[in-house]
Amino acid sequence: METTTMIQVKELTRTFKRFTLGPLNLDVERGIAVGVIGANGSGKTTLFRLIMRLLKEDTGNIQMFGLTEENDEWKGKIGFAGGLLDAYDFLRVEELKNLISRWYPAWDEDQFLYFVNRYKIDVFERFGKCSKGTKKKLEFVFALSHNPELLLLDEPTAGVDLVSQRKMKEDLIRFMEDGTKSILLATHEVDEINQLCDEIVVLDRGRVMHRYNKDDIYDQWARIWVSVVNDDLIHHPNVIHYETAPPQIVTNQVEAIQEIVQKNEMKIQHIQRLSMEEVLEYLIESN
Ligand SMILES: Nc1ncnc2c1ncn2[C@@H]1O[C@H](COP(=O)(O)OP(=O)(O)OP(=O)(O)O)[C@@H](O)[C@H]1O
Repeated sequence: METTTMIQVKELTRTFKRFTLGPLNLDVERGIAVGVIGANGSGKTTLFRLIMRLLKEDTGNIQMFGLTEENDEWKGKIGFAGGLLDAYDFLRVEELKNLISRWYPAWDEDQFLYFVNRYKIDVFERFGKCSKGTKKKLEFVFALSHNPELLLLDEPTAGVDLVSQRKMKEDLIRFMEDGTKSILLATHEVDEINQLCDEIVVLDRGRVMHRYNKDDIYDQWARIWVSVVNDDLIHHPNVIHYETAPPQIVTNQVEAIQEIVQKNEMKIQHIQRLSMEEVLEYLIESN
């Protein structure tokens, strides 16, 4: 039977002179799209490079598709877009395609041609001469053109024009459609979280601080105006933020707050669900 865990990261650490990633644990299950968010420098790219074995960990381990460490079949099952092609600046896009397609037994030439047409990419241009956005689109196209089971995308739409961004999101939704594939996506884009991700992992200073199901965020995160903000609310673990004038709190667990309010014989004046943008700001800022 096919394994249900695509990526299993255990107690991973990697230290640079001025930054330590981990110890970090992270699972990505089959059929799930996981968004990784975090402030600049929180370790997203470092994590992706460790998963791709472009960097060596100091401690811990990473298991891909349930395979043993010696078995490198996982490489063919992953589509990676993370700024790796710059070493090939001297090649024309078509030459680069010829090279990359040889790495992947499941390369799909028709798919590639469909994508270069869809994203209006000139295959005779030298990779080094392509614009920043075109390079991003090309990495994305290469990643998708060999029928991967898992996409590892590091800010795939950064610098990409709006029309192409929309198309990339459509292509990713289509990629996830049959329920057997997964995505790990580092992003600063709220729309990508909203439209693509099932779960959100928040990185801060190299560690996973939170992991949320997106639907739980929609259900449970709210701003609540109350009759008074007392100590029970101020110190409550589910209160993320409070203000006293007018009295209001932001929570990640509406029911817990309703209980406290009832117990203290206070009143809820109004409840307003937060937008995903507000939630992500709180998640990144609160660390
Ligand atoms: N090869 C390296 N040598 C030394 N420090 C490094 C190296 N690679 C990354 N770092 C440091 O690791 C930290 C995390 O960087 P990383 O690029 O992983 O963050 P990020 O979350 O992807 O940031 P951004 O959102 O800006 O892309 C930074 O402080 C960076 O300077």
